[in-house]
Amino acid sequence: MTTIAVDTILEKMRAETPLVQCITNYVAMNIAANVLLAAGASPAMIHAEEEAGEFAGIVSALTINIGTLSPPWIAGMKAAAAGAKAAGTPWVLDPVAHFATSYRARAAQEILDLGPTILRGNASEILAFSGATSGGKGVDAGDTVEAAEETARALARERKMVVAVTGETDFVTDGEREARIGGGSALMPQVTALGCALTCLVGAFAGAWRDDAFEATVTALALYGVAGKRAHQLAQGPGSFQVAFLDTLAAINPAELKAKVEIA
Ligand SMILES: Nc1ncnc2c1ncn2[C@@H]1O[C@H](COP(=O)(O)OP(=O)(O)OP(=O)(O)O)[C@@H](O)[C@H]1O
Ligand SMILES: Cc1ncsc1CCO
Ligand SMILES: [Mg+2]
Repeated sequence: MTTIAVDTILEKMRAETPLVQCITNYVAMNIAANVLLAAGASPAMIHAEEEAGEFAGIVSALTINIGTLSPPWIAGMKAAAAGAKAAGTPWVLDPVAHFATSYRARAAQEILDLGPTILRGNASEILAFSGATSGGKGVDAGDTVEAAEETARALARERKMVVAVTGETDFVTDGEREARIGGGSALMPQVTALGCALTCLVGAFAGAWRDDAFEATVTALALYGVAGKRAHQLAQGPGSFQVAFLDTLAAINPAELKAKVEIA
């Protein structure tokens, strides 16, 4: 494992306050915007086909999440991905439950074929790209991160992108480098859309740390891991966890992130 300067990368992200275009689902919109604001980025939820491509030309990063799909959303996603590509802007794909229906699978495949910089999903979502039957139950993971590692490596190599598999211990690879990030809380999968919000946060770091999407992704996961662990100590259950998590994301400074990060 190479040493990653997570403190410097967090500092750069906060100094830039990157504008992130988040095309995310109805469930995630509010929590994702709040996660970005708390962490130090600037969210904009802009998805209509008529403007998504143009807007993608002026943002620091774009994130696309297929959680609550319908045809107009897919058109907006494709327009935005094309806009990001034309502008050389990094973009992240979150293929929520893409294995669940053929409509969703086709949409995820078509957007994946547009060449995201980073793919971020839970273990079942990443594993399902291998063609293996995943244990996912709708949007919730039913597989271990470990089970999806080989698929993540293969995808990263074939498509020259960074792949992040999240869960109890996250796994990130660009096909050559690999990192495992601990921390977090068992309460996190009990709060809806924290993974979707993480996808937007990965975008924020990728937008601010342009030269190395692998390092940017690891830093986003590191911040989530440290904040989740600290928020767990303050929470009484999923409801108070969400509040504590936002407060903690805002409170963590670069030195604390560096001191507490669990990277292997
Ligand atoms: N069992 C766990 N223990 C500790 N941390 C966890 C656990 N599960 C998830 N996390 C944390 O939550 C983050 C989001 O991961 P997760 O895989 O749950 O996303 P997701 O399934 O896409 O979520 P959603 O679909 O609800 O948005 C992880 O990066 C990790 O920090
Ligand atoms: C619950 C839910 N349903 C579609 S997207 C979403 C948010 C978590 O992925
Ligand atoms: Mg998800």
